Amino acid sequence: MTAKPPVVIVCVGMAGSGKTTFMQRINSHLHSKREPPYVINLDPAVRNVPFESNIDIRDSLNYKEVMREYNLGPNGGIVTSLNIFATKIDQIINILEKRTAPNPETPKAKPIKNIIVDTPGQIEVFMWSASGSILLESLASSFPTVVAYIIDTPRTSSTSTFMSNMLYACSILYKTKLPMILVFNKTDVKDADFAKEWMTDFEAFQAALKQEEDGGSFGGVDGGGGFGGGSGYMGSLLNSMSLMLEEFYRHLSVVGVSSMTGKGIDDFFTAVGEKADEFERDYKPELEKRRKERQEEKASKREKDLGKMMKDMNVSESRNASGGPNKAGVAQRHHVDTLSDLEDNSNSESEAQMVEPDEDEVDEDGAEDEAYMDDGLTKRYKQAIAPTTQAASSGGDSSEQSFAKYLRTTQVG
Ligand SMILES: Nc1nc2c(ncn2[C@@H]2O[C@H](COP(=O)(O)OP(=O)(O)OP(=O)(O)O)[C@@H](O)[C@H]2O)c(=O)[nH]1
Ligand SMILES: [Mg+2]
Repeated sequence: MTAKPPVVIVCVGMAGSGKTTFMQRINSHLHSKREPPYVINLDPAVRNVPFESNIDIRDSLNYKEVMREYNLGPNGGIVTSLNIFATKIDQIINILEKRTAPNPETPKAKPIKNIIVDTPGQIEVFMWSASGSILLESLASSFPTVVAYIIDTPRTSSTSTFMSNMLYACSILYKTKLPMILVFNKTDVKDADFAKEWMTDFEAFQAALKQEEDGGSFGGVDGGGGFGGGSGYMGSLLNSMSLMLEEFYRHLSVVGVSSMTGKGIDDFFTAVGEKADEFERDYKPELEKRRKERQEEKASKREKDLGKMMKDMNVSESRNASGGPNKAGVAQRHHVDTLSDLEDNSNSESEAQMVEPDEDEVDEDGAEDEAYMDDGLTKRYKQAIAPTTQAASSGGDSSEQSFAKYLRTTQVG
């Protein structure tokens, strides 16, 4: 039976919600079960991480140098570091596939079951940047991928900050289209039962809302920056949002954990197992379909570009192999200046077909017949403009270190 691919767990959440501490907790939990995960740190700005990373963006990019080099602020530095890092996503996926594939030399060795990923505190920088999407989509196209949305429970206990957090999580679910687990963290400080109740029982949410309004604490005393004074308008807005989110809640798993004490971590991994199955069942077919559509789109665009290029290159008829008019009675004429460089290094005798057009070859009405190509030329054009399927690997078995060195040398001077 082939080993199941490792599940990627991407930890996202507002600044200070406890992503890194949670990573440390799940890392030590998996080590204690003798199933060490593969660890990736994508936060270039973190000073030190309390776990050993297999791939750490800071090994390849010096965030402060990137800021200086491109004259950026802190967030700009993070986005640019992620963008540079994302340009090598092929190598990263290669390394992950190599490292997590079962090793035939050591059949007894337990295959890696989880890849855990820490992300920058500025969640919008990761979630809404091109590089964040590239990294997530590439991971999801190679492995079952689950988003762990970490919530600072003590700071989410007012109805308005709870609602802001839920709306943000909803937007991430919509954006990533990946299975999501809401991780109410820091339950050693504040239990998460209130949140689960608000998500499953609309009346309970309404009662909390009313209580806050009556108590004049509407908008949250937890410093969550609520909506200001109790107002009927805001109350009804929160009500309708809560109703609207009911459908969204149904797609989520919700766990309460303490990254400090380790309470709730088993529930988290149970949820990861459920979401990984859901990924294979519901998300993967959808991903494949979207990828196929994108490839078809790209292929048809390439065809169009090909046709346009031919026209732009003023392709004219060329002699067909026998020198006379081809079967369709139309002499084919392919003379394209810029193909010469392609021709220089190709030694096929079909080059002979690309010759200067003779006068008499122009068909009767002298009109430039619709240029079409023998398949030799078509193939060569296709090669010329086809995307490289694989970014140049950094040579040989690029381990994490040589990958980091390679990235350093090829990116920021
Ligand atoms: N009591 C308690 N504190 C926690 C818990 N998890 C994290 N913290 C504290 O919350 C603060 C932020 O934790 P981090 O893990 O750095 O949070 P983060 O989301 O990685 O922060 P950024 O990367 O800066 O966004 C730290 O002081 C942690 O000690 C928890 O489960 N319980
Ligand atoms: Mg962190």
